[in-house]
Amino acid sequence: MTGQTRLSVAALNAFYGPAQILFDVAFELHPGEVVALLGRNGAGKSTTFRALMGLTVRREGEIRFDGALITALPTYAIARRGLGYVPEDRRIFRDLTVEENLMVGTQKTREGAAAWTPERLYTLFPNLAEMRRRRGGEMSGGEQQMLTIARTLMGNPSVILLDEPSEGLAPKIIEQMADAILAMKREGLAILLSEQNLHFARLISNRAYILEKGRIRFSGTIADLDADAGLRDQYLAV
Ligand SMILES: Nc1ncnc2c1ncn2[C@@H]1O[C@H](COP(=O)(O)OP(=O)(O)OP(=O)(O)O)[C@@H](O)[C@H]1O
Repeated sequence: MTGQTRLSVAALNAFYGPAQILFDVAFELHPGEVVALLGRNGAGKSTTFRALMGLTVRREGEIRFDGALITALPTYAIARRGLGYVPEDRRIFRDLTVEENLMVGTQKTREGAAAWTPERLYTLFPNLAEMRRRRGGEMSGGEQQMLTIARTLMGNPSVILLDEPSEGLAPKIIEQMADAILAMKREGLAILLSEQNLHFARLISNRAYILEKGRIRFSGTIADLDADAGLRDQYLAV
């Protein structure tokens, strides 16, 4: 465990082949904090997450997790240190039940991080409890999204990256998602989530960064953003 900063990123550049996608990206995430990474389609949010996890994209810069430099580590080693990642596409096992999907995510417990079991997760995601014997392929998109997050928690991360968790969800499921994220926060997890607009982020986030064309354009509180219509119009989807 840690000082005050769980994740700190400085001078992060990322490239697909010759194309540079991220330019000097910098941000911080503290224990028990929900931070939104906002930006329009194509701004570089998913690329930021992939760069943090060491996936697909070539990156340079400084990524520190609990103070240790992880920029050169392979993805599995980064995940094992407690950085959980939920990509945009829901990667559940369609032929396995909810409970079996959760068991697949099991990792050993980690000092200083919550140790999750299916039973504890069901208190966070009551709708999953009701369908624990249902196969993944027979769930709605929103339910699959919840299951993907729950399965990532089975790895006992201390930080979780959520790529557009509210995308395509019905309003009722969005509320459940917000409740689940707030419950994760109460457990002490630090959460970085990407979003295209403020509606969902506002429900749960302490702070936000805005990314545009691969650069951070704003850093501040949700209240700061609410007070600045010009900034929202310039950089966010309505
Ligand atoms: N595999 C790839 N190869 C080349 N360019 C890519 C690749 N993936 C993404 N890009 C480009 O990188 C830029 C950032 O994309 P990214 O997916 O990170 O944006 P985003 O903010 O997450 O938006 P979205 O909401 O669409 O996922 C875009 O210009 C995109 O076209």
